[in-house]
Amino acid sequence: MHSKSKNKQESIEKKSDFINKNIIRDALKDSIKKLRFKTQLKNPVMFIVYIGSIITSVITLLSFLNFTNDDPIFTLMITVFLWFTVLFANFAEAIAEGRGKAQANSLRAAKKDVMAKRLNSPDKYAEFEMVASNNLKKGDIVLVVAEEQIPGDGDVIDGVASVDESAITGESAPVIRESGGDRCAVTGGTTVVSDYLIVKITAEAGESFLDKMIAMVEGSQRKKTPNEIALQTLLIALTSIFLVVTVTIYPYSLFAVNYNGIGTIVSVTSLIALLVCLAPTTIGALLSSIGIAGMSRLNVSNVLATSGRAIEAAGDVDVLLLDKTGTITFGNRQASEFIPLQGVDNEELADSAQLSSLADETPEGRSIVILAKKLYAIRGRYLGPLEAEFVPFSAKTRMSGVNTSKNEIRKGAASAIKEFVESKNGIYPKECDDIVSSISRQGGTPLVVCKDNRVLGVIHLKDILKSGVKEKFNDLRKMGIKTIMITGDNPLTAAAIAAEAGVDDFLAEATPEGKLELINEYQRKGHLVAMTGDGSNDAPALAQADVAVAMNTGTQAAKEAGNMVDLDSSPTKLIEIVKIGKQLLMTRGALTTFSIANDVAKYFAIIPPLFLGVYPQLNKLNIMNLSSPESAIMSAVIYNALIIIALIPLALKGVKYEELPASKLLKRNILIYGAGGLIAPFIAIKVIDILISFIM
Ligand SMILES: Nc1ncnc2c1ncn2[C@@H]1O[C@H](COP(=O)(O)OP(=O)(O)OP(=O)(O)O)[C@@H](O)[C@H]1O
Ligand SMILES: [K+]
Ligand SMILES: [Mg+2]
Repeated sequence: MHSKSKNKQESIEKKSDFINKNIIRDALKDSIKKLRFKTQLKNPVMFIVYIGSIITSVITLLSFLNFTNDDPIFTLMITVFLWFTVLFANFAEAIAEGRGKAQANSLRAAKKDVMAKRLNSPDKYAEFEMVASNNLKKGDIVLVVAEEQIPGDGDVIDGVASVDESAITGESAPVIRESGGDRCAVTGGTTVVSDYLIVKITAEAGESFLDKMIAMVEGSQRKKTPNEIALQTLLIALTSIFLVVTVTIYPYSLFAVNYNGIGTIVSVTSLIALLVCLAPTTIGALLSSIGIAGMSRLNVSNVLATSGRAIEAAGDVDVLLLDKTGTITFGNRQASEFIPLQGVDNEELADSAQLSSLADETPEGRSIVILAKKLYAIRGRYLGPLEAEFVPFSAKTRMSGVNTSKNEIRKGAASAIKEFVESKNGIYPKECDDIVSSISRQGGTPLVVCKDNRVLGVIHLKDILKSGVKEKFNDLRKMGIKTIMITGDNPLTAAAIAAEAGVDDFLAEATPEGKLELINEYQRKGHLVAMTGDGSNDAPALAQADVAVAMNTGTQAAKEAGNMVDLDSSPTKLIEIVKIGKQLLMTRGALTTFSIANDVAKYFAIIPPLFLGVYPQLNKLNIMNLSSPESAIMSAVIYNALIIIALIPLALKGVKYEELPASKLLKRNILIYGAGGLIAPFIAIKVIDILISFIM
């Protein structure tokens, strides 16, 4: 236990130690690569700066060759800092991506090609051929024995084994993988530690979970979220207004100078400088890195998100639906006891329970076969297809069983068996209800067994709650999030587990459709709903939830339906996800406020020197009293570039998060970053101006 938690700690430390020399070096290289026209076009605000830099570069060249009247040194300085502005924005994005790339590299190391044992027929384990893992096709069946790496993603169709998934989860304690239930999914790149597994491959090479993980952490599949697009549209609108304003200044100053017969025409370089300073370049430069960094922080918490939109939605979630079995509990419900009704022989119950479970491939079913064997030495028999017809378990019928030539045997949820018995004119005894209630009140799952229309008794299935959930659900409550447990189990069991786990509410006897309907209902009432689940019966609900966290221990169906996978399979991981979501939204808001508030100072710094040549009386506005018009414009441009670099750490780490109501947080952030955005540039531009006049 001790070494396990230590190991985990180490892996987290390794992951969060993200800004190392290599990442910075790669980011510097990438900043140059990102100068490509096509890349720049993706960020319209920065694209304006890019075009401006190209124009002033040409003017600089012409001024040095004496083709224009521009001051070559001034033009050169502006040009250099405009290019720095573009490069700094590139760097911000590159360094945010760098963390993901580093994580992706360590994942790639886990993705070795191995030789797989492909079976010719699913039940002849001795006959196989060796095939390279990247030549495996969907539907291939492979045998994986102890100490071998699982060659691809798949579902276990036979066997039980412990699997080391540390390559993916960073968690060194092995997990159980077995056929049938909600824990049948295995991931390529993980290693079987003991026993063997027969795995049916479900993903072709190149489309595996590990491949998807790599693509995700690398950010190569990152799409802009609707929120980002909305903000970017606003930034483009602002930039367009400033563009129109600056463009009209030129003919205006031309006219004024001609009319008055004195003064100097505003230079194109100065106008470009003005435009760049007024455009929201700070947030424009940092917008994508804020999003990428949010995604990375999520990865550090061992959560993989397929959608940036889901992370943002997490910031506003107010209802969390949790599946019980496999999410709040560990989900390996094991038969612990057979309780016969009065007048029923112990062995008859155990025998029927076992018969009904022979073909039941769920962990519950297998545990029943084993318990019967253990208690009464009833050997598992082989029933051929002619003698018996198996009725597999489904979450909808809540029953499973077998029809033999003599009897119809069923086991399942009490309500389902009651219906079954009564449909055959049998009587469902009160005594059975009492046993069912007593098991349920202990948080166990009762399975009632019947032979035709006669109830024989009850099987007690036991499950264990994951540790530490109660305190964590308390934290969720403090964050204003309502927790609701949903389960296919009966109301009494549900109530017992709900009380033990400390959720706010629960829904019992939920079918897959029932889970989906509950989410729909909350969404219709205007709530933003998160769902955490692991089973195939959770998939429809996961597909509908705004934030859908699938347990890594869960089925392929659940993982595909969700928009996040929690590698730690923790029911309370949503706490961290919500924090990261809120922080992402706050950081974006704070930096937008800061960026726009900055304009006031830049206005005072640039407008007076710009028009001094035309209207000397404008000098009254020169409250900053900068040393010369050129120095004023230069200082503003330099500040505008440097502020991007200065804010990169904030964009990556996110603004400080505290558990305050959203409106309070918003107010506080607007105050801090709005006021900061007003004052900071006045001071910084003045200091830069003093330095420039000192040097020149
Ligand atoms: N193998 C089985 N054979 C017969 N009945 C079963 C079997 N497994 C479960 N049941 C019954 O069916 C009910 C519904 O099962 P289902 O898997 O849909 O939900 P669950 O696992 O109990 O809860 P959750 O939705 O929280 O995972 C169970 O509560 C149990 O009564
Ligand atoms: K700007
Ligand atoms: Mg479940």
